[in-house]
Amino acid sequence: MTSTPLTLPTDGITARIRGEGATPWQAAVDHRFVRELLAGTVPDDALAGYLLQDQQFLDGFLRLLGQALASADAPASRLVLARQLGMLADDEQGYFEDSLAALGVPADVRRHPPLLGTTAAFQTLMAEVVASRSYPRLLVLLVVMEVLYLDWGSRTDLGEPTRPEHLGWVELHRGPDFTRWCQWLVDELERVAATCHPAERGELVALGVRTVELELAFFDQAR
Ligand SMILES: Cc1ncc(C[n+]2csc(CCO)c2C)c(N)n1
Repeated sequence: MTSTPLTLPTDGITARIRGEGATPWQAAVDHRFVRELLAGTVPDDALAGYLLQDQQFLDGFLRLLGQALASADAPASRLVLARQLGMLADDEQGYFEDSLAALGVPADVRRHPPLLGTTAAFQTLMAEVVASRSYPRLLVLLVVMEVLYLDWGSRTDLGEPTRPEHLGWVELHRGPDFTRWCQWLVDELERVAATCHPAERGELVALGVRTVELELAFFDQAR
């Protein structure tokens, strides 16, 4: 069920994070929210609530990507991160605006959504890692946040939704472009982590597992 469309070195740091975080990772990829989203049966209020939180998550995520761009150790890496920032500002933002309107979320709620506990916890974690300016730490968060989404988005055993609010969210998390981006993130993390001291690598793994646990809590918060 959690077979990933990516190539992961078996002894690498990504495999360690997925291994030590296997229980919450599997629970997230097989979450009721994911199953209902792919089957097209997720209730409108659950999807709307999730999207209102994710929009606030995404603002922190943008800062994370921006800091990764600033902290990257190579100009070629900065270009890849810059392209992904542009994609996020276009496709992702368009999906949110269209879907929240289609789900009937009033404009004032869209402008001033409630901030729930796990969303706030995610924002705190992302802000901490941004403040560290550590490229390996920034990459750990990005890898978990993106690859975990690629893993559920690539599931083909749960059906295919038809409503644009459902299908749009699935399509943002699968396919060749998103897979290439995730593979680049993994390769980049593996490259950078290989130069870290073993004790630092252990801290990176722990940070990754904490991020996986928050991803699961984020789905629990929605459904
Ligand atoms: C809680 C939460 N975790 C991860 C993602 C995944 N994600 C964040 S930004 C983005 C666009 C591509 O970079 C994707 C796929 C999410 N949306 N919400």
